Amino acid sequence: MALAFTKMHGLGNDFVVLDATRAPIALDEASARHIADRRFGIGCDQILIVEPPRSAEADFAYRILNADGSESGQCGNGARCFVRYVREAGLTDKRRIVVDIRDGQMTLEALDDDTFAVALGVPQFAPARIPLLGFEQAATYRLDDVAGQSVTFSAVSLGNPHAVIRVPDVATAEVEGIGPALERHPAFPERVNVGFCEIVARDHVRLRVFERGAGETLACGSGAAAAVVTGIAAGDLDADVRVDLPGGTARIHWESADAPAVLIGPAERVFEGKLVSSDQG
Ligand SMILES: N[C@@H](CCC[C@H](N)C(=O)O)C(=O)O
Repeated sequence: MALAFTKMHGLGNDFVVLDATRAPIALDEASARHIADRRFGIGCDQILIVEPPRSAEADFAYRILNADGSESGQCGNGARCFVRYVREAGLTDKRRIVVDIRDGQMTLEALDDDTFAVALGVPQFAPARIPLLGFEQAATYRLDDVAGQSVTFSAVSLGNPHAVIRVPDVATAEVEGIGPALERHPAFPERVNVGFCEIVARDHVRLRVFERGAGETLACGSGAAAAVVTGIAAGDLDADVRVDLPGGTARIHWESADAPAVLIGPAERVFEGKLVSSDQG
């Protein structure tokens, strides 16, 4: 049977959005990989599934599958696309919506200037939410066997796990070498998203992210929040920060340790279609 979809992106982090509000959509890992395949399928970094709410307080449930078919608990750029999608598909006219995510709830908002705000949740520093084997909670961690070198990083969960490495220049960061090696390092039993962050000023960073299950993407919203909250926690950044990613600019606001990190940025609908092929490539 043909599968109707909408293609969207947030700063070039691209998504196939599926509407499962009327009938459930069951995707196994192989089907998800087929949809995400840029040659044999539609092509995307993540698949976003819009589902009916699981709790009384929520408007919808939001599920995220990476291009490799694995499930994640968070996707910030996807959450902005989620708001645009449900409003433009006529599923709600609310500007502020609450969504059930895998491990909790999140509030999303359509702003007046056609951007979207996502309250990603209160950052949980490792190892509170990220199993980081062999370490106590600390500001930074060091592993000596990542692609043949020592790597120092901060770690935080925004509903999904992130390691953030400070670099002097994102343009020359070893994203393709260190990214996959740290993503799959045995210290991270659930794997990890790896950010490479250059601090430009107290209110401005540059960032590249090697995403768990997707590789380097043009932008990662939860990764932007991870880079900023670890920078604020280290005393190097202010509460409002501009984050320049390869696909464009997002903003992160984080006021205090018990407040959610808020991501603000655009979301675009690109095209709609029907996937007719069940060929798994
Ligand atoms: N692109 C995302 C994050 C998507 C999930 C991530 N790869 C993971 O496995 O946790 C974002 O914008 O936050």
